[in-house]
Amino acid sequence: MVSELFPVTMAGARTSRRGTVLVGPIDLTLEGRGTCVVIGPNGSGKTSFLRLLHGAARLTGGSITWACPMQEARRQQAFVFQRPVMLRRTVEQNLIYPLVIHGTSRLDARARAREWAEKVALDRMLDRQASILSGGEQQKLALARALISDPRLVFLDEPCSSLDGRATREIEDILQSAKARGTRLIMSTHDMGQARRLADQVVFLLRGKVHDQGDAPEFFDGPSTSQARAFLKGDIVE
Ligand SMILES: Nc1ncnc2c1ncn2[C@@H]1O[C@H](COP(=O)(O)OP(=O)(O)OP(=O)(O)O)[C@@H](O)[C@H]1O
Repeated sequence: MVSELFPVTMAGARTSRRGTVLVGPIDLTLEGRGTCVVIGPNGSGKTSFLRLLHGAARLTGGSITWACPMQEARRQQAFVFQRPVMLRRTVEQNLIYPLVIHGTSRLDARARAREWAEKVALDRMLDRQASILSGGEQQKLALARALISDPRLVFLDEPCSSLDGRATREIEDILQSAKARGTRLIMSTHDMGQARRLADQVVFLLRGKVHDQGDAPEFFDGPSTSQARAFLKGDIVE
């Protein structure tokens, strides 16, 4: 039986490095449904926010409280980086790896790898070295590798930042299917078109703090702060 992760509450949460606060203090509660898109100017703290919530950046103040114990919460999460990190192995071995280390038999893992390769249209590349895939194919593989263990929550840090329109659409389709299956997604993007297409909730960061937030339709129709309005218009916000 899998424990419920959400809601998660950040209370005065922050992460610092050598005395400089990278993000925080943050007070925010996130419920367990849909896609939460984190936006904000360069350097506003989007990556640090995702890493802090995931537990990859050290909590140096405040608290982050999941509905279940922290260790259990971590087990139900995956993180997809801006630039996919591939094992120096084949596509199939990259997919099998997360399953086998969590105790799935090799036979079952191979069957699931085939199933997921098909879902992300990499089924004809199972024997290829992951390192020679194109950027879009690598990102699809990274997504499949994150989703194959059926995590309750996936963090994505600018997953389409270096991809063209077609690859971006393929990634977005995979994300929409994951959401439809009940996976909670928390992702950063600098692409406001993508934010509008995918977001159910929006968190707008400015100088390491949550400056504005809300449900996507209301946020995009009329954000409550002048900086968020300016940012959505494409003005320079610092
Ligand atoms: N390891 C680090 N050491 C010191 N400072 C860091 C470190 N990582 C991030 N920072 C600083 O923390 C701030 C937030 O960075 P972060 O990468 O989280 O922002 P971002 O919104 O994701 O930026 P971008 O849109 O440019 O990717 C920036 O000022 C950055 O220079």
